[in-house]
Amino acid sequence: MNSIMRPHVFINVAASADGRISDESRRQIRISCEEDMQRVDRLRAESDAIVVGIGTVLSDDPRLTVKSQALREERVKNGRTPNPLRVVVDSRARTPLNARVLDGEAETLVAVSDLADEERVAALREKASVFVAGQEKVDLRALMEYLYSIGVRRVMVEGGARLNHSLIAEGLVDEIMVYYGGMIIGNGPCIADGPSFKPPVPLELVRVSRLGSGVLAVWKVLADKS
Ligand SMILES: NC(=O)C1=CN([C@@H]2O[C@H](COP(=O)(O)OP(=O)(O)OC[C@H]3O[C@@H](n4cnc5c(N)ncnc54)[C@H](O)[C@@H]3O)[C@@H](O)[C@H]2O)C=CC1
Ligand SMILES: Nc1nc(O)c(N)c(N[C@@H]2O[C@H](COP(=O)(O)O)[C@@H](O)[C@H]2O)n1
Repeated sequence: MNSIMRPHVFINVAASADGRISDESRRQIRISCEEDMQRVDRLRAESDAIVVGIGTVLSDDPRLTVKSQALREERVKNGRTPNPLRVVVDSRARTPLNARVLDGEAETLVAVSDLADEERVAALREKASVFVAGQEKVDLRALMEYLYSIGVRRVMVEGGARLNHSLIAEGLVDEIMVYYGGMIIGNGPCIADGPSFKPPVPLELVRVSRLGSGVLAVWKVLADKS
C-alpha cells in the first residue's frame, strides 16, 4: 500500500463480553459504565475529529460533542474549538437534515461518494461541509489525507461495525480501544463487521485494566500501515 500523510487514527468501541456493539435491531445499547463514559469524553476532548458511519447516525442519532464543560473550556484555552470536528462517512448523502450531527453545536463534515444525489448534497451543504471521494463507497484513504491537509492530527473513530471493518481493511487504524461491559448480547453487529481477514489482523496488547464494572483493553494494530 502506498503511504499517505494521515492523522493518528484510533477506534474506540464499547462491546459486550461476546464482542457485540449493539443488538440485532441495531439500536443503540448502553454498554459503557459511567467511568467509561467519562473516559470517552476525555478521548473526544483530546481529538481533532470524531468519525462515524452513516449506519451509526441513522441508528443512534449521536451528538458527538464533548459533554464536560470543563473539557470544552480547556480546549478553548488551548486555542481550539470547544468540540472536535464531526465527520460522517455517508456515501449516498443519507444524513437526515434534522440529525443531531447537523445541529450546529460543532463543525461537521459529511464525506460522500460520487453516488450521492446532487440535491441531497446541496441541502447538506447548507448545514455542513461536504467532501466527495470514491465512486461507490467513500474513499477512506482520500478522506484521511484530506483531514490531515486541514490540520487534523488525531482522529477518534466511534463506529460502527462496518466502518470499523473498512478502516482496518484499508490499513488506516493505529490503535483499537475496546471497553468490554458485563453483558452478553447474542446476535448483533460486532466490533468489525465484514468479510474475514485472511490472515487475521494481528494486534499487540498495549494495556488492560479494570474500569468500573468492565474491562478496558488497548490494542496496537500491527498490520501494514499506510
Ligand atoms: N457500542 C459502541 O461503541 C458503538 C455501537 N455502534 C452501533 O453500530 C451499529 C452501526 O454500525 P453499522 O450498521 O455497521 O454502520 P456504520 O456506522 O459502520 O456505517 C456503515 C455505512 O457507512 C457507509 N459507508 C460509506 N463508505 C464506507 C466505507 N468506505 N466503508 C464502510 N462503510 C461506508 C455505508 O453506507 C455503510 O453501510 C449501530 O447498531 C450502533 O448502535 C456504533 C458506534 C459505537
Ligand atoms: N463508548 C460508548 N459506549 C456505549 O455504551 C455506546 N453505546 C457508545 N456508542 C457511541 O456513542 C455515540 C453517542 O454519542 P453522544 O452521546 O450522542 O454524543 C453513539 O453514536 C456511538 O458512536 N459508545
